[in-house]
Amino acid sequence: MPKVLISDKMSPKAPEIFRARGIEVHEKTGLSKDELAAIIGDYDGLAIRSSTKATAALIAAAKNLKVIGRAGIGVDNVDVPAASAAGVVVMNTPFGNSITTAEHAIALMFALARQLPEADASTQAGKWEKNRFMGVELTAKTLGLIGAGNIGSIVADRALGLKMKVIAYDPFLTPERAKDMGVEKVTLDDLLAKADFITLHTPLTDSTRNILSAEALAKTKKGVRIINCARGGLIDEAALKAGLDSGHIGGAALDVFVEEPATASPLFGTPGFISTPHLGASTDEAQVNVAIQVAEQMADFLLTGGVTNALNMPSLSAEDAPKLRPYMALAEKLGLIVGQLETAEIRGVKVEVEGAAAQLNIKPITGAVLAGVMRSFSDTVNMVNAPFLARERNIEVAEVRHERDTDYQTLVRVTVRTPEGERSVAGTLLGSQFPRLVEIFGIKVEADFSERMLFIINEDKPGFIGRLGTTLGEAGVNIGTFHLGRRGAGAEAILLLSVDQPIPEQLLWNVCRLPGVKTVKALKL
Ligand SMILES: NC(=O)c1ccc[n+]([C@@H]2O[C@H](COP(=O)([O-])OP(=O)(O)OC[C@H]3O[C@@H](n4cnc5c(N)ncnc54)[C@H](O)[C@@H]3O)[C@@H](O)[C@H]2O)c1
Ligand SMILES: O=C(O)CC[C@@H](O)C(=O)O
Repeated sequence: MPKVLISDKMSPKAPEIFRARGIEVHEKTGLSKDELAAIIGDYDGLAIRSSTKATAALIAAAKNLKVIGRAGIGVDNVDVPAASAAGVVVMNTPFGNSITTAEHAIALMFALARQLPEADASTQAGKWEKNRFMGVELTAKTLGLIGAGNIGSIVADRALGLKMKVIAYDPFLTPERAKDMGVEKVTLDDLLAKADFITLHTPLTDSTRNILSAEALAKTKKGVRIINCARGGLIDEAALKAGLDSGHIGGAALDVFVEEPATASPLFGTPGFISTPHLGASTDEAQVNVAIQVAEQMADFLLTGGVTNALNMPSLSAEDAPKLRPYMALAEKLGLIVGQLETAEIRGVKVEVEGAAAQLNIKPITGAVLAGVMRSFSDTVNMVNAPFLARERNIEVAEVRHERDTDYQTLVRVTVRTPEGERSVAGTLLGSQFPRLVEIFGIKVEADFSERMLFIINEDKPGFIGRLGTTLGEAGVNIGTFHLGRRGAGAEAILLLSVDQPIPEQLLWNVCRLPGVKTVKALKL
């Protein structure tokens, strides 16, 4: 039974779902990084929000971990490259808290426009300062969106309902999408010059870090009000403080900070400054949504292999996963065979599918091939980290889907390219389930796969099979199945044997010395 650890506060829906699906779940929140590292090795899944930091060190300690599920959008608290390298799938829930976060941005915009927190504090202090708090209307004001994805587009929709004019800076926003959203696509400089309110909705990346730098803030309209419900680090906090102090910036509301938890900040106490403690996603509705989604996604992955919303693996629905499983098993075996037989440096791997396999999602098939190919140089390779390992080793990967008639109900062909040339193996599924090898290095065979196999290339000469049988028999190795293929009578022949016992090194030498033998290799599948 897989085991999942929930290490951040999450709706009770998440543990309920894990238990209902037969997964053992433990909720342990507020652990120090050492406490977490000490227990993480017991778990197959880790479900988190934003407090847990899934660092490279934690991932290295997580020997059984298969999946990290982020109940939320941003995965900046997860070292995704380290997870990928370790073969751990990282999933998020990209839509569950978008409305809630957009509403928080709108709430902060209203709070800034009418100085609600200061007015509330003053009134509750018994001051009744009616003349101190003069606000501004939102109607007809220009809202500048930086980032017009899920959350930005919901903010735009709500702002248009408030009769604001919405302009957006997002290099990935197409003119058609901008038109559909009812917003004007502008450059960043345009936005800075025109917006009365600016709201940020981008991830924190190299291109967005300090997007509101001192220089950018200096280009804003006097009195601009700024809202950040996306990520700390998008605004230069010192420059923001200076802008508020000088009166150039009319107000700023931050839900997110460079350092979190933000228990001290030079911004605290600055007139016109409002803050919330990363509450963007904190509504009952959003937390139930993300908890349900993360638990369902992680359970699907751990129980069926289905992949949804993964950042480091192609999607695979829970319905498609069982259909693809026999193809992936075949693909991995073909990869294992070429990976073990190829001694030269692999520069490229081509995966071709035809027949029934061509109707399926090819990505998981390719992932399985790569995992098989690279198993010969990494024990920890799996479908998640195989594409990353391939990239690291400059192995070019190609996928080809053939829509042609085939002699087989389905065919998967794997070709590896080395400085010495190309070699390929191909396989099919018998009865849509049982993998069979049908071609190896251009020679037709008809072989099933087994855990231990002996591969031999020899000259097709009379008497060889008898001598081989005797050699194996003398070493106490029993032959399970025996498959033969050859280029032609008397030409190069291939033998694939499944054997019941491990093949000792000495036996390989003895076979190698038999007359006519060109290559001998023990294969582990
Ligand atoms: N405060 C919270 O609690 C909270 C809750 C949910 C999400 N978030 C954060 O909100 C942010 C936005 O989430 P989303 O779901 O809308 O993401 P999204 O991926 O749907 O949208 C992000 C948008 O930013 C745009 N973008 C990327 N680089 C840009 C750049 N250099 N300049 C301008 N635009 C750029 C993208 O094209 C995309 O349209 C994320 O950082 C997420 O982590 C915060
Ligand atoms: O979990 C939270 O409270 C914050 C979530 C938010 O930052 C996100 O990126 O989804």
